[in-house]
Amino acid sequence: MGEIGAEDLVNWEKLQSNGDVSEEKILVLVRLRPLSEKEIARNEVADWECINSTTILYRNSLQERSGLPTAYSFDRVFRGDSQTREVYDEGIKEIALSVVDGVNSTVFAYGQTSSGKTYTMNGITEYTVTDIYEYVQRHEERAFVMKFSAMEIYNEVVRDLLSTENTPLRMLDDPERGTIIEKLTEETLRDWNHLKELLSICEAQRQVGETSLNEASSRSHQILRLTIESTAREFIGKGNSTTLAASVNFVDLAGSERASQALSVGQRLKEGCHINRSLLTLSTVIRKLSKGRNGHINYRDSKLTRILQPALGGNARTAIICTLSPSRSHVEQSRNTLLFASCAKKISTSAQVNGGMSQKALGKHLPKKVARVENEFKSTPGPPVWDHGAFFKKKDAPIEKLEKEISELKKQRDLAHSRIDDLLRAIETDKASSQKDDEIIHSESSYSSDDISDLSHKTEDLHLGFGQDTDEICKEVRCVEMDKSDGTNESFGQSTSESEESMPILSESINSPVLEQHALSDLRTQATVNCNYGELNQKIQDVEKTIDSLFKQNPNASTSPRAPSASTEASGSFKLTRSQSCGRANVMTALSEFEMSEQLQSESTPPTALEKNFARKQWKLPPVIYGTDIARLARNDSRSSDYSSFVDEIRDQNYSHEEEDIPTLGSFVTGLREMAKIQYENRTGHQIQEIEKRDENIAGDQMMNDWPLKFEKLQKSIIELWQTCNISLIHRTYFILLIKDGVKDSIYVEVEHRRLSFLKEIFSTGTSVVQDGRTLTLASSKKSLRREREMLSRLMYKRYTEDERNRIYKEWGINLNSKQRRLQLVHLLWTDTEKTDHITKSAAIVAKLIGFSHNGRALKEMLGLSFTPPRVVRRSLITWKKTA
Ligand SMILES: Nc1ncnc2c1ncn2[C@@H]1O[C@H](COP(=O)(O)OP(=O)(O)OP(=O)(O)O)[C@@H](O)[C@H]1O
Repeated sequence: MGEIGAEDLVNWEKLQSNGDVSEEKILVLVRLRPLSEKEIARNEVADWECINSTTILYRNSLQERSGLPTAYSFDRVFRGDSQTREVYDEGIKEIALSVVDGVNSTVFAYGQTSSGKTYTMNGITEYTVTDIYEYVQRHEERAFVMKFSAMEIYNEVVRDLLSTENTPLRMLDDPERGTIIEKLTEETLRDWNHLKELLSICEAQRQVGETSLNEASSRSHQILRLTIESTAREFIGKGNSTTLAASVNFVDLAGSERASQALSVGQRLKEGCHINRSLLTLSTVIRKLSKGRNGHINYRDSKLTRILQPALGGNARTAIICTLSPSRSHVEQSRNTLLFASCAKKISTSAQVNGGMSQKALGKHLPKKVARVENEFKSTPGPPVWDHGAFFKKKDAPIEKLEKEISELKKQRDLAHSRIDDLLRAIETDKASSQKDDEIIHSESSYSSDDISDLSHKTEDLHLGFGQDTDEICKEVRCVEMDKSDGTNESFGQSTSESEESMPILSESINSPVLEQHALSDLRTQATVNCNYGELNQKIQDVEKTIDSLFKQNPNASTSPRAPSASTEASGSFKLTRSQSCGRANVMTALSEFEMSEQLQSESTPPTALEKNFARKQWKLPPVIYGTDIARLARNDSRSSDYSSFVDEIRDQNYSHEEEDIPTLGSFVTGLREMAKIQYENRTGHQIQEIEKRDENIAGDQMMNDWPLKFEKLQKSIIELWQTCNISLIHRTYFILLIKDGVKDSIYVEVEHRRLSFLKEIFSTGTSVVQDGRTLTLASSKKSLRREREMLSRLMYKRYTEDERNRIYKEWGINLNSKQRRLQLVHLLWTDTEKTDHITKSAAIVAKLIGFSHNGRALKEMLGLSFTPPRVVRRSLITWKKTA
């Protein structure tokens, strides 16, 4: 037992040379064990060799051809014949004994089963405790209290190793102390012998199983914790005493080998899965931390990492001893251990003194701190008078920012929840209706094959997202493999581009101030890519914790939730960015927000706060009509051969759409379906119920009675809005000719109505809206419509004979001798929104001009214009009714 000099102990001042916290890398040691008797008996060969104090080499000649590295370097490597004392003295001691100076420390042993973890940790624990006792004896000027606790994580259940009760312990989050184990026994130590007694209790209690590799294999993760508090005796009872308090953890991990290699069956295999869950998470955490502390670290994914969070990149000094078997037969596991060690080597922790300071340290530290504060005051411009308002405003800023983050994250979580509900409900409805379909002669097929596959993809994504966890926990813990399985517990949103697309971006974010946009956009991206409930909740909790700590720093700050600041309300132009995957969800969510009233009589609803804000914001709309040509549609849409041939048919018609720049039917259909789909996807559970209720009613008399009136009202309104918003005549024509069946197409009718109401509002406030990359204003929409009319007028010669033209001119009251008769005609089309006859004739002329000949329902079905979930419907006779 060596004498401890002051120089041996880690002095906290050394850690604090640059302030209150010191960053240092995790200490990583590798220890080879000698070949065991059994291995020797099996004529196993030792392939690993420590060629110096820091490098270990793989000596197998076959290896040279494999291309894998043969040499690995660490802080220190120990040969098979080295003693545990050496391992302790040459690295571990300094870290472990930091605890007496109020600095947390943790020592891990990591390695495959039978590599020597327990053998090493037993020795390390004993040497540390002995040294601590010696230190205590030699420092009578301080009063020490030592407490000991011990726990085991077995099959992801935490057990108290000092208690004979086998009840699982709960883990709680304490804002000050982090994760704590509820009801964990903490014994105050009387002396060294008392500790020895407790250690032997732990050893007896620890789950020990038998695998083919190690007859006394530790099947659990064991954490022994020694907490030391010390106070200078001269200050005790004088009110100005400072107490140092810190813990040292000795962590003996379960074997990191794959369950199959240990020939585990039954209970052992189950253990393997759970052991690997903790180890897998530990590996993921280590790997992520090794790349820097950016982004989310999934500490909460396992009990082990949750408990050891401070030791992994937090407030602790940490050492990891990686133990290796030298045997050739274990080379794969040994390599994995070394890869884990390599990752760990890159991690830094930020240790700091807990509780108080030693007198010596206090003497050094105070003048520095005073000087720093003085400098801060000197460098702060402004009046010498203390500005409380400014001070608290400055203090409040980060709190407000974090609160916004919380609210943003909560919304994302709720939205994700609602989306899952929506999808599941849609699938249920789909299933139920499919069963009924066979019995109903004229029932309508509702989902296009596209929609069904879309939904089932999403369902798979969901299952993948949530089921992944179960699969992942059984994977072998391998640092290298982590790169592939990085998606552990990641959201279904990440699984496919499909689901990325479907992840709605929060429209609420439009209320956020411009200054917050960068942060919010990061959050938004994170949420889209990484979002799952666990992570969102974790993030929320993390941010809440940070707020708590900020409040602690600033006790005067109000703890009540803050109302949005005036600046938030008055935020200037907010441009929703449109990524390839999220753009339309972005827009449609905004539309959903706009339609605060689900009822169709939205025009009579008082404007919402959001609506009132239109004037200050710039909006985007999805590509409703423009931009997609038939060829592109055919390329992108693999729905059915019927559909493709139909597209070809349209394309092959005599009329050249490209030539006249006519928005194609394909683009119309795509836009409409896209909007309807998003609209449906964005409905909340309540809204779905409404639809379902309505769907049920469709089959009954009530619906037959109610819907025509509603439909008529909507129809009238849409026609007026088309005119008000200068909507393309071609769009109006396609819509009115295709969307005839009011019941079946209700969603399209509703979507169109809302879109137009939205546009009207936008235009009336002089605001612009971005649609398909183009900025739309009232003026630009007028201009587009004028151009379209000119284009249509040119087509009059092509589509009609002279006789036909003259007949039309007469019918529309145009003097046959007047100039620009064609232009006169097209300027009359679709203008009288009150007269159905006018509308019908206008649609007929435009259809002829653009070469659109339709055959009603068959055409719609070919186009897949059936969006709403399968329903039992009677064939409806409702069509666009006369409004005059
Ligand atoms: N450095 C060493 N020198 C001599 N013997 C060793 C050494 N390391 C381990 N051993 C022996 O190897 C055997 C396995 O060691 P140990 O139980 O510590 O492995 P382990 O890694 O803790 O295994 P498990 O994960 O299964 O608990 C024990 O009999 C132990 O005495």
